[in-house]
Amino acid sequence: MNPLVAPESHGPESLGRTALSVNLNKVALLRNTRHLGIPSVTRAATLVLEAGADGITVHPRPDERHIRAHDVHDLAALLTAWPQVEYNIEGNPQHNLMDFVRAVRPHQATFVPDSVGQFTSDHGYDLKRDAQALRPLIDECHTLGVRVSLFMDPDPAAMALARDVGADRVELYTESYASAFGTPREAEVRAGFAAAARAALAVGLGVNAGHDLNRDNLTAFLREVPGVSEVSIGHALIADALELGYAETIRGYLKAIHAAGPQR
Ligand SMILES: CC(=O)[C@@H](O)[C@H](O)COP(=O)(O)O
Ligand SMILES: NCC(=O)COP(=O)(O)O
Repeated sequence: MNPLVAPESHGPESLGRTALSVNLNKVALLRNTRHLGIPSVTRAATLVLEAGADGITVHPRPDERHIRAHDVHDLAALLTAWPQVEYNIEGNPQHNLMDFVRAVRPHQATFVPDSVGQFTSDHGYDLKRDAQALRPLIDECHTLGVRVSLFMDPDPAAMALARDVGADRVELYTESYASAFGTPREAEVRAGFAAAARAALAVGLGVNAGHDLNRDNLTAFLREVPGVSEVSIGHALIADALELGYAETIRGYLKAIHAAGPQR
């Protein structure tokens, strides 16, 4: 029995704006450099949720360099007290992700084609190659009541393939936008993301986005890229929280989302 509530009850349809899911990997990374349990991942989750974040994301990598197996379970237990909050677990379903999905049944599983030991996520799926392997795993998630989002490069032509393999959403991999932000290439790169989002929406997929998004680049992205249901943000947000604290940081990111106006 899934202790977490049905995924249909989450999302921008009820919020009227893009949801902010906070990735807590980097809290765990700092914690893991001592055996003292600080900073606490569950305490961080509580503080960002009290400040208004809409979801929690973790990416338990096989080497447990940051999020460890017990964090995934501790957060699931914590979130039973936050029924309106979405729990999103990222990872490679051909490595360790499915064990977590089966045990915890998060609201959303984001499939990411990372290798074991990868420095950080740096590309989306090649569905011409990977669709056959992913299909039964996506079907299993659906049987468990878990929404599936596929980590994808912003290639409009690939969105129909994501729909055909059974995904519910795509997460657009935004590093190329973040690195172009503030350069002459910014507008062109962002327009490419808008085209990919339109293609996804046109075939009935939901659209998430993430990687290297931050308080500065977020508003312009959400103004131009249509229909973004959720952004998951970790590295920059936790870095901001080191300076500002969790509450002020979350307020800043929510302000950046609101400044983009309602999602359409
Ligand atoms: C899937 C994704 O976009 C990643 O951004 C990820 O969750 C970050 O992983 P690290 O925190 O290990 O760099
Ligand atoms: N899915 C992206 C994510 O969870 C966080 O990425 P980042 O903000 O740490 O780059």
